[in-house]
Amino acid sequence: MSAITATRLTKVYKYSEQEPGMKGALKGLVKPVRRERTAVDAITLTVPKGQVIGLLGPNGAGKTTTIKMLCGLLRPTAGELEVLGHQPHRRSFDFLSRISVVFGQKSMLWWDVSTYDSLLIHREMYAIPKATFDASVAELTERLDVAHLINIPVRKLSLGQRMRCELVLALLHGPDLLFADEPTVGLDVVAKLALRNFLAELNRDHGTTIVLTSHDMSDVAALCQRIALIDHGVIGFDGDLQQLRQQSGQHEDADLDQVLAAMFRSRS
Ligand SMILES: Nc1ncnc2c1ncn2[C@@H]1O[C@H](COP(=O)(O)OP(=O)(O)OP(=O)(O)O)[C@@H](O)[C@H]1O
Repeated sequence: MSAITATRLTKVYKYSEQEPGMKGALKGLVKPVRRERTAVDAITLTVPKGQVIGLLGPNGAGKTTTIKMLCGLLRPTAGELEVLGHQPHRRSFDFLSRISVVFGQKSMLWWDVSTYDSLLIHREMYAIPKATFDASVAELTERLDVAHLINIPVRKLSLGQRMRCELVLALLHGPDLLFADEPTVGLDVVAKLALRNFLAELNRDHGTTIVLTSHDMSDVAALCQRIALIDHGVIGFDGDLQQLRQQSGQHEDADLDQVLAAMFRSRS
């Protein structure tokens, strides 16, 4: 059974370009120069339930745009998309209650209140019964070792502490599918390992499907059963780590960053 089926999925951004300075700003208001950019160009991808797939690519490749379409934040310009049996952009309650997203570069927690207060808001939004809520908070805070942090205002937490609290929030409603967009960015090695182990356990114990983007190849090697390489909005490789090594043409003991860089170079 597939968690995600995308066929010729495409996103074209329309935007206005502006010349520099005040004159350019005024000109842009009166006579905007319209541009289009194809960020995702007819990608076809099927992800079975329970898989951890790494979506990798250089900066600007189209990873975040793809994730935003898969989770319903952006409407595709063209193509077919089904995620857990739903069209994501419709954002039905059933769909939203079965997925979750965690962004390493963006907080989903309310900044000025405690994590617990954000969890209470989340509980209302997802209509989680009190007993289920209490049990989930207890389990997640223990597994992520944040029980002592959830009553502190979020702005006072370190990045590593906040990311673990972000995961408690993201997983509170027990999603079947988690999108993790660079979840370990900026974390020290200890925090990175803890988060990585947690995601591996989540997949193993709950069968949660995970779509991961990361520039950190050690995250990908530790977690992903499958890797899809995206560049200029197109999937140029889809396979496992061993196949990636083979295709890169790199020496057997080349490190993973070298392998990935060779793949990117061969496609640019
Ligand atoms: N709102 C937007 N309007 C116009 N162009 C956009 C918009 N958002 C992204 N883009 C462009 O679409 C392309 C893909 O961007 P995207 O953020 O999906 O890349 P990415 O692979 O996630 O990059 P990174 O690894 O740097 O985060 C880039 O060329 C980017 O400049």
